[in-house]
Amino acid sequence: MPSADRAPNTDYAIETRNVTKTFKGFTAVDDVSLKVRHGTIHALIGPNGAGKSTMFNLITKFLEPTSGSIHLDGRDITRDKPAQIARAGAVRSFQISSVFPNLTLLENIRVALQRRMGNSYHFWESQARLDVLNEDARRILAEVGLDDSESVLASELPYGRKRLLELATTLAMEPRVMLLDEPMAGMGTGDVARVANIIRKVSQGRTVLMVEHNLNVVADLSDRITVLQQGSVLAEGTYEEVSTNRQVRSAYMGESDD
Ligand SMILES: Nc1ncnc2c1ncn2[C@@H]1O[C@H](COP(=O)(O)OP(=O)(O)OP(=O)(O)O)[C@@H](O)[C@H]1O
Repeated sequence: MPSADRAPNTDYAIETRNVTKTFKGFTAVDDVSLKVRHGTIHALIGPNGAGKSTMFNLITKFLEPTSGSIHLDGRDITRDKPAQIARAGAVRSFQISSVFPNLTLLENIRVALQRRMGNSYHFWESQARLDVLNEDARRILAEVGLDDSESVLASELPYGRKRLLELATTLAMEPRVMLLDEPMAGMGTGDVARVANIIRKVSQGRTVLMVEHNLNVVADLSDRITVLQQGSVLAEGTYEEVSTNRQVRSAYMGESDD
């Protein structure tokens, strides 16, 4: 029997309990207990080297913790593989590109939809079945505002729209939990605003955990923010709370206590 404090806690879509990750004796993540509530947008921020990427890779199962445990909807996923948590509804997007440059946008989404169904492409699929995919694919392209370009090759998209296509392939997996790795990396101001609006829209009814350097985006989108510093949690709260926290200001924003 699990003890009461180890019992599944289904208030949280994602929960890490005392997670530590060391690399050859160097502690990149140190005893982090992170709780991401269902239906919220939660951001992980912190200065360079704070352990954000390591934490994100632990949660998305690209790394295994040295100690501690990781839970998805209260279920222990510490030893799961990335594909297992994706099937359980937690899908990672961005930075690891899931876009095929030589396919059209519609074809890219169709591939993602077939992946969700556990199929690879079969040329003998009935036309009716593929038409169903087209309908779903068009709906998903419309969600991210790419429905005007369904016949365009992915390689021909400008950068910001390519990121939207990545988001669309993630949506095709019908995620309950979206794990976004620096969604605004490398984007100009116009694209940032557009992608932020779309993330807000598609987050409805879902949980989002994102690592993001752009603090305006973090302020704009996040319900809750965890600030990491040197592998540990320095502060947690709303943007208002963490941005006025003296320790955060001195550690993260490079300001003195004065
Ligand atoms: N595979 C690894 N082997 C050794 N050290 C690592 C490894 N991965 C990360 N680290 C170290 O762990 C620390 C945390 O790195 P991490 O990339 O998680 O930080 P971060 O907050 O994402 O930083 P940034 O904002 O610069 O991306 C750093 O000091 C980094 O050098």
